[in-house]
Amino acid sequence: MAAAHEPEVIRDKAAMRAWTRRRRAEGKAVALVPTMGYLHNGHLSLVSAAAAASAGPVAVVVSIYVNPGQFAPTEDLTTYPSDLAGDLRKLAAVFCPPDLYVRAGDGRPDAGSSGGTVSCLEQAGGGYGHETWIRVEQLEKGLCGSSRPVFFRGVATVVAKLFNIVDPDIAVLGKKDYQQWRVICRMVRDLDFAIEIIGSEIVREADCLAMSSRNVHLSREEREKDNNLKALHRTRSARKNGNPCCKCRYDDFVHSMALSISRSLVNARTAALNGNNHSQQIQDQIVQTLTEAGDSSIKQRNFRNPFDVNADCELESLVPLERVDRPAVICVATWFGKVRLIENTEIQAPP
Ligand SMILES: Nc1ncnc2c1ncn2[C@@H]1O[C@H](COP(=O)(O)OP(=O)(O)OP(=O)(O)O)[C@@H](O)[C@H]1O
Ligand SMILES: CC(C)(CO)[C@@H](O)C(=O)[O-]
Ligand code: BAL
Repeated sequence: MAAAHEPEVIRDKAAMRAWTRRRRAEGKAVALVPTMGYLHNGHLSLVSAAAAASAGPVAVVVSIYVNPGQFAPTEDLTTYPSDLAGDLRKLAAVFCPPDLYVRAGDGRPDAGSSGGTVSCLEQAGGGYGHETWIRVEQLEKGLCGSSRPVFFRGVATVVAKLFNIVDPDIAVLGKKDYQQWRVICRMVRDLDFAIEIIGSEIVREADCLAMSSRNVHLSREEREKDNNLKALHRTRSARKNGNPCCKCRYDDFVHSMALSISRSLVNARTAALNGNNHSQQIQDQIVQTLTEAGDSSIKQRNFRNPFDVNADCELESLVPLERVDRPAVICVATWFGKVRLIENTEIQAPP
């Protein structure tokens, strides 16, 4: 969806509040789509869902802010992709604040303000002006929370800040980030935000890979930086593992491994719907599909923390289930080099 005219670009909090007041005075509902930019069609589907979220007129604003509070110092804050000029061409109204935090470095060591938990905000030394964090205590623990220790407190906090600044009636989040969506729903319920949260379906590439800003790091250019890996790939016949994309193009190879995530989820879902509903078996099957996706020596080098498979979780609480005998979600996370990709599939009506 391209903007037909120059987008309204709002950079500071007071102007954002004034924008919302004006839209309300015009009789419109206000819908917020929070993002970190580098927009793709998955993001734009959230904008469409926001525009259609009410029977009456809706003013949609997309926030673009790469939030240092949700990245640990070991994570990819500094390499997170960005293209603000390109993003603005796709939108009608954008809130892109240069910073959302009070910065007041006081020279304290990097112990963080939350029991030693340190995000890039605190590590930068200027984050001590901010010391209030929201924790959705149980929901934030498993799945992505177990490998990204500050992620959900950072997400919940920045989304609460965005809610307080934008003051929307509606907010749309993608189900690709399934746990994030559930965490925000729970925060809204528990803290009495008067905001309707909409979870929007996963948008995929033609080949089924879930769209994600970080997919750009699966490109040939990025991969070719790792000459060793490329050489290794050239000298090994990954074709022997039945990899259809592998014709000595490293990017095809990694891409096909990435595709194995969605393939594994389709197979798992089919099995569960056919009554093969033991979580452990479903999980084993997913790991097998991912394992078969490529040459194991490349995979050992290319995958950190091999696979993070959670077959299956109860839909809202995300509590692990032994069997898919009630509505469930199967979640997978894998590392491709420095990129962590996540995917999931919901099973709303198991047999
Ligand atoms: N393929 C997709 N389908 C549906 N929603 C999506 C998709 N990709 C992202 N979103 C949603 O867009 C919102 C903003 O996400 P974000 O800006 O982090 O993009 P992203 O593509 O998820 O990036 P990342 O590579 O960091 O995971 C989130 O609510 C996210 O769930
Ligand atoms: C919700 C969010 C915008 C908070 O920074 C981010 O986690 C994202 O883009 O999914
Ligand atoms: N899409 C969620 C943002 C993140 O991974 O940091």
